[in-house]
Amino acid sequence: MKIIHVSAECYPIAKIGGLADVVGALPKYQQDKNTISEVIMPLYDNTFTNDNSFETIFNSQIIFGESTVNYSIVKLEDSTLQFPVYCVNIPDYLYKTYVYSNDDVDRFLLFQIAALDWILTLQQKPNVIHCHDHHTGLIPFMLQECFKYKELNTIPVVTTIHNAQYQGWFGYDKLHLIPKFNLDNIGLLDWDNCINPLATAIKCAWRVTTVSPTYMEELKVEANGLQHLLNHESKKCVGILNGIDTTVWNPETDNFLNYNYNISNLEKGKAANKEALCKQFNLDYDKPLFAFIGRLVGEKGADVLPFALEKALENNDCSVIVLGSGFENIQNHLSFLKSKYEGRYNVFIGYDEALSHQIYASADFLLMPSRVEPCGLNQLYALRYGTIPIVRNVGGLKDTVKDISQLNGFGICHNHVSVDNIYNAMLRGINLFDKTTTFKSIRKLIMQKDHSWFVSAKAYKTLYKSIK
Ligand SMILES: Nc1ncnc2c1ncn2[C@@H]1O[C@H](COP(=O)(O)OP(=O)(O)O[C@H]2O[C@H](CO)[C@@H](O)[C@H](O)[C@H]2O)[C@@H](O)[C@H]1O
Repeated sequence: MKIIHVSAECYPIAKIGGLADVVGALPKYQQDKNTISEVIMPLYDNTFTNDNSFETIFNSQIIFGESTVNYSIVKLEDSTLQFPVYCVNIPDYLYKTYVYSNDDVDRFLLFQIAALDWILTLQQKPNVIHCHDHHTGLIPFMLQECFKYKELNTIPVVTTIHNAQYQGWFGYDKLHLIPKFNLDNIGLLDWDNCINPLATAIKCAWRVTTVSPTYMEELKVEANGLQHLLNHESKKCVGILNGIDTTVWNPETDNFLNYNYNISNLEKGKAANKEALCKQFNLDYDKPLFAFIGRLVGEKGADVLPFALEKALENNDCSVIVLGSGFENIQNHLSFLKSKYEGRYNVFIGYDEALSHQIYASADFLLMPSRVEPCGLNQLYALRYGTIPIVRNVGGLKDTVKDISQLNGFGICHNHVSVDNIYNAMLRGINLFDKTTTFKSIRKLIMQKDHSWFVSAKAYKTLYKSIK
């Protein structure tokens, strides 16, 4: 079986968030003697691209409205990723900005057309095309409806929704950019009087998946306007929980860490990492260390976070470290707290892969007060690094974290994204930190949780086979 994943991000080539982690890992775990799993993604101008070699394997052009756009398909020469990666190089569109920008409609339309034009020329066609998020949402439609892809319309196409908040909406003024199709079927593109790539994918994909079972159920109630559509298409929808790449995320071998550790020297390892991080960020090592890593947006509860942190720092002995970027007002609020709680609080505004690993290894607790969380990978990385997750009961967080009040519980769960709820959850954390024996035994327990990709990769394979 040959699978081609089509995605805007793939770790380590280009990563903005969790989408990259998934597309950078799932194909690796899908490979076996009967399966080849590949990725096609855009080529962006970034450090990875500049530091690596790519072989040009295909050149062509796309008639795009009034313009003719040249592009090439290049193949990553380095094989350490353990799966083939092809990139669409469109210098004037995709390459010029790193991942997302304000002309994404044109950029990702061209990406999708180029990917399909190239697939059309392949001798060994894929048995499944697996699309990720709205940037690739028109592929299921184009395969089914566009005249030039008729030869591909028997290839099953799966769409995975990593985040239904973003749908890629655009107006009918760009309709002419989509390759020719029977206009009687224009309704497949439409949702609420505009072209909605995510809605189109839900209508046209052979199967639709989300990244956790609970998120799939939540989407049927609230999906930023697509809930009725998801209910209507529910027979082809399924939630498959994400895994994590346990070779990249392994405290025993992680090159980003100051001190590598495993279950047998967990306390020593966490202490050494915490000490180094606290020194670097001027934090009190002796206090329980709470961390937040992620996009500073409402979806992640980041608007409420500074207020809850302030309450916790004001009333309790604790240390806090935040890593993220997003809305300016949230960034400013988080930065403002620095001078107020110097020596116990710090924030790094920006994106830093190495620092994220160091924080997972150093923190005692990881905060995820998300309003929406399709799966969430941070809590899974936290578990693997012996850091206790404090999460809101939502989406994939609900599927992966069990509260300490329950039998074999190992995390702290709260129900609302409110200052008091987050604050109370942090108090429970401080209380747990003081019960040293229980705290240590939970750390040991969580490090042994298996969230590797094996189970989920198998679930995707079963899904592909069911639609062949
Ligand atoms: N400032 C920063 N510096 C360094 N690293 C940072 C960072 N901000 C975030 N990260 C990293 O980005 C990733 C975030 O992954 P998540 O899955 O938690 O969220 P995201 O919303 O991006 O993904 C969406 O897709 C994924 C994948 O399906 C779903 O799990 C999730 O629920 C959904 O919202 C993690 O690897 C995290 O460490």
